[in-house]
Amino acid sequence: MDQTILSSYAEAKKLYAKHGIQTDKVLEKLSRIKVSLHCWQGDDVQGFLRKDKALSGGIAVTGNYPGRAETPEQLRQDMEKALSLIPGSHKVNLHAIYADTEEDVDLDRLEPRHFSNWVDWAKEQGIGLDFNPTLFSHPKAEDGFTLSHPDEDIRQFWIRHCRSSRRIAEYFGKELGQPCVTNHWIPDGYKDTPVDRLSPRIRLKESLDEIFKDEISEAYNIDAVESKLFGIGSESYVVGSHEFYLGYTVSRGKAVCLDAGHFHPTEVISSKISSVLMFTNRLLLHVSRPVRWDSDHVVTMDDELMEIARELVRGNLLDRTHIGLDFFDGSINHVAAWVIGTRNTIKALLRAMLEPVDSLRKLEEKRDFTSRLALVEEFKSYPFGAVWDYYCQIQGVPVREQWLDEVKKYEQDILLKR
Ligand SMILES: C[C@H](O)[C@H](O)[C@@H](O)C(=O)CO
Ligand SMILES: [Mn+2]
Repeated sequence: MDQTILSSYAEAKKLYAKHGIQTDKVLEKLSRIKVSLHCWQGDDVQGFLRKDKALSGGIAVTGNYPGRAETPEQLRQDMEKALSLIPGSHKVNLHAIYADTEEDVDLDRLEPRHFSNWVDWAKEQGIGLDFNPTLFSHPKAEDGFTLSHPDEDIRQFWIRHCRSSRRIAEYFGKELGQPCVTNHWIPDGYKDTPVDRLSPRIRLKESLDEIFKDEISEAYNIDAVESKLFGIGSESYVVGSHEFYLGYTVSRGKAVCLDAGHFHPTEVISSKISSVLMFTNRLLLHVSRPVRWDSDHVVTMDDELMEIARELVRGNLLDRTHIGLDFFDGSINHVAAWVIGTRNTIKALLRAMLEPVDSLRKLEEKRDFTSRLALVEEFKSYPFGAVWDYYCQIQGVPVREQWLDEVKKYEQDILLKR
């Protein structure tokens, strides 16, 4: 144990204790929070099935940083490296195109066995898996429509794919002893103003109802659906809008997925969390960072990340919220991107837990807005960094920027040799 870290922690502990915040208990609680690391940051959303197909669906990765994973083994190796630099025990989020198989299998024929290597690995790592059907980068998604397509054959293809995805998720849940969250993101939308907004939505609702008709226990699989305002090439209309999915999830008992980049530029998901969770049991977050648009930048310690964390902590909503990450930056080291985004997400939760929520709530109820503002602002410079360093130390991961040396070494030894 580093003595400087210990003594800084001891000082910080005293300061927080004056406000009734017990740092040891906070760290114990923090260690139980799982963040789901998205595999697609590791290879710029290429996947291993249909490597010939360019990324589609209105999302884009920019950058050509060397060393991205090309095989399932490499991707697992990179994720292991990232996980070894992040405190706590987390989950890995797979897309269907990351099937680990030599077979030439199309998406609608995927089965649990195509993911058995992932499950074996997850068992070795002691982590859970989440899942996503992939409704893009495929010839049957070429005109930008899938589950809401007017062509019945295309629609049925995607329905079969989503049904098989839920079976794969059930298998993950059973094998790993914790539920797999299956997120359905459907890119369907029009570049230009549609004549008929309603019909695709009716078809999407019918497709989803057909997909969810298979009963799967929530002990193994939890379904979520992700809304979006616009994408590249679907600027004027997206079938699965926020209103569409809010209505769908409330009426069907599913979870909404709120992606931080999927709303108007000044609209923030932090302000939606408390409303959504009043009418749904569970929530999935895609913690991301839009820069002017849904650009999927690596998550930084910005105001919105802090507000998301505060909402979850202050509302006691962590038990009902699944925290997933969703960014893909091809311009920096792929492993570092995971480490930066995940450490920031966990650190933001820690900062939120180190705020005097009860006192602040009382001040608000008493209408003492002056003290509320004063205390909130003063707490911004409380020594949360000393608590974070101590947490990293007791969790056995590098303290502060020491993790970067490990990533640089990994880059020299492994990534640049690919
Ligand atoms: C690859 C993911 O499924 C995708 O990022 C989706 O979650 C999304 O946010 C699309 O904009
Ligand atoms: Mn997303």
